[in-house]
Amino acid sequence: MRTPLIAGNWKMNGSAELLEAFGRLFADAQLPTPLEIVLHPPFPYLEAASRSLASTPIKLGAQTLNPLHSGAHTGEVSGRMLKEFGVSYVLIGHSERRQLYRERDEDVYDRLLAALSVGLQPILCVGETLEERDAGRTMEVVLRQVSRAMAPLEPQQRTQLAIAYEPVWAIGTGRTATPEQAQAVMAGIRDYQAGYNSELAQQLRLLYGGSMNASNAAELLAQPDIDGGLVGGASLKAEDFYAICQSAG
Ligand SMILES: O=C[C@H](O)COP(=O)(O)O
Repeated sequence: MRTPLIAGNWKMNGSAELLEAFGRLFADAQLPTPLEIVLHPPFPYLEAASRSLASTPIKLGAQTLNPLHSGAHTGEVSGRMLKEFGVSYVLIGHSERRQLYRERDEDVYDRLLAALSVGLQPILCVGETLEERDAGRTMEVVLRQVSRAMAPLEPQQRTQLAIAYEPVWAIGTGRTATPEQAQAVMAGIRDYQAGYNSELAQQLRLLYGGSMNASNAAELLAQPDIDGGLVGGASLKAEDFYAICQSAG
C-alpha cells in the first residue's frame, strides 16, 4: 500500500497571506488517511510557512537546491540549509528548471544525491514536450530522464524518492493529460523500475502533474499507478488545494 502524496508547488507565487489561509483551512481539516501533503513555497516563505502550517498536517517542501553544502555561490540555497529549517521534501529537475535554468540530466542527478545525503526526500520531475509526444518519443524521453537520474543510486536510496510525471505540454496550460495517457506513462516508469527490483518498484510513489485541479483530480488519482499529484496553479487557492487533497481518499 503506497501512501498518497499531494504536493503543492507555488513556483514564484504566493504570499504570507496565502500561507495563513492554508494554516486556517488545514488546521481543522478532515482529510482522507493515509495521506501525505507537502507545500513548496518560494524560499523566503519557508520560515513563515513552518509557523503558519504548524497546526496542520502539511509538510514543508522546497522547489530546488544547490548540490553543494556551502560556498561562494551567490543566490543559491543548499540542502543542509533547507534541512535546518524543517524542510522534508525537495523538487528536483522540474521542467521549468530544465528549460529556463538549463539544468541537465547530470545536474539533476547531482541534486538528487545532495538531497539524499542530508535526508531530504526528493520528488524527481520528468516529462516530455509536445514535440516529443507528437514524435512518439514520450517513453524514451521519460525513461531517459528517470534512468540518468536514478541508475547510479543504491537500492536503499531509490526508496527515498517519489517521481512526478509532468508532461510539459500540460503544465500551466489547462490541458491535462487524460487519465489513460498519464496511467500509461506511470505504468511504464514502474515497469522500468521493476527491472531493477520489483519490490522497490511497488513501493515507489508516482505523482501526476500538469493542470491537475479540483475537477479532474479524482479521476487521475483513481488510476492504479498514480499515487498522488504535483499541483501548480491549483495550489494557489487554499480551497482548491484542499479539494484535491480530499480527492486522494
Ligand atoms: O509543479 C507543478 C507543475 O508544474 C504543474 O503546474 P500546473 O498545475 O500549474 O499545471
